[in-house]
Amino acid sequence: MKVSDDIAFVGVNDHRIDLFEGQYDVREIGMSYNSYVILDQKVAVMDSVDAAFRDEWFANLDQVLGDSKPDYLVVHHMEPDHSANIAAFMDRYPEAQVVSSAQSFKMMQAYFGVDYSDRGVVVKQGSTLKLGKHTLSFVAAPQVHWPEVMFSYDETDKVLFSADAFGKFGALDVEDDWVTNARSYYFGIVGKFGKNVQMALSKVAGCYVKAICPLHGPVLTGDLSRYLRLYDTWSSYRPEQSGVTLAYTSVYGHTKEAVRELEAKLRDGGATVATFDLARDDMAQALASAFRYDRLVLATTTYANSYFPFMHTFVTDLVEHNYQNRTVGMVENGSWMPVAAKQMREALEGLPNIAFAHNVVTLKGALNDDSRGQLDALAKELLA
Ligand SMILES: Cc1cc2nc3c(=O)[nH]c(=O)nc-3n(C[C@H](O)[C@H](O)[C@H](O)COP(=O)(O)O)c2cc1C
Repeated sequence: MKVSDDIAFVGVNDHRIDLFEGQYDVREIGMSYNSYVILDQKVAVMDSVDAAFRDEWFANLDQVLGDSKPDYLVVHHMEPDHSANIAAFMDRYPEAQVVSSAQSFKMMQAYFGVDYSDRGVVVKQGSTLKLGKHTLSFVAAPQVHWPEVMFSYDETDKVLFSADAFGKFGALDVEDDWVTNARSYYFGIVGKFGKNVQMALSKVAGCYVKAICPLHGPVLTGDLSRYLRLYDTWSSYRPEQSGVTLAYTSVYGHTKEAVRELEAKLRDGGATVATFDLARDDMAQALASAFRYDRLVLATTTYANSYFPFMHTFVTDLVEHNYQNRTVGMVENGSWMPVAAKQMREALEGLPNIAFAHNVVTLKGALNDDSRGQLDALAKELLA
């Protein structure tokens, strides 16, 4: 696949993977590990791929390189799903140099036992690399999402190589809607570092970009404003749209019944509602939904004087990802001493600009008139 006359895609699709980064379930949709070649007087290969795909990547390279030999391997990001074949590449092309940030070379030493100091070109914010017709300008993007990350911008073809930014879950041969898997990818993997994403975006704001080449997911072309606007919204922790995420756990169905009734009230009131059973649904999609909408309801059972484990995981994810600028409602259940709402609120209290709904719903086992009245009050408050 060509990105431009001189830039070709040489990446691979992975349909063997079950959990990306050890936790994100991609069994249905797989992943892509992207790599690109810039063919110019000097040939630059942009990143390698996951260890399992060395031979396929080399075959793709051979197809594009023909008789030419690469002069550079540009490494934007050292995470093993991209860096695992650096050593194999450097063995295969003994004339090639590796171009990356100083911190990357330290990581190469840690991963491969070699720091390529004799074959390395260290780049930092503002460095350039002339290839002939093409000149790459390097942009430091620390913590997007590792400390060593660089973007690079090809001024000739107006292409931004954006490391993991603008990436998504899902192999390239899977039909899916970009934003759903890009949103859960962003909030799962990059979401904690919104400030760093904002800084990196500001550094490239002045560049005229015709294509974004991320390390996962499709090359983005055409009207890029939608993608840039989403990244600006996501990385500034603003809600993307009006709506309510209902995230719940329920062992015997009573809390679930309350959630269903609340869901119906909210929908009848005209709200967009997304509901997740945290024990069975994709936690990454639930987290992404919590960031997508401006309101969130946490509904769970008290459990051994604390609250249900899957909700603990979800609340921890919210805290870890700097959840903020939202309204949070709570529904708790406890057959003898409900404490879930109190403890969830304590866990979220320190987050910036979280408005807790006044109306907390407390069930003591099954729904009754009293708790139904509380549900009504919470629904009205969230719809106001
Ligand atoms: C393993 C287990 C531990 C529980 N621990 C508590 C508890 O410590 N305090 C309490 O008031 N209720 C406790 N409960 C009751 C639940 O909070 C809840 O009332 C009950 O599971 C009904 O809600 P559900 O149908 O949505 O699961 C526990 C329930 C289970 C299954």
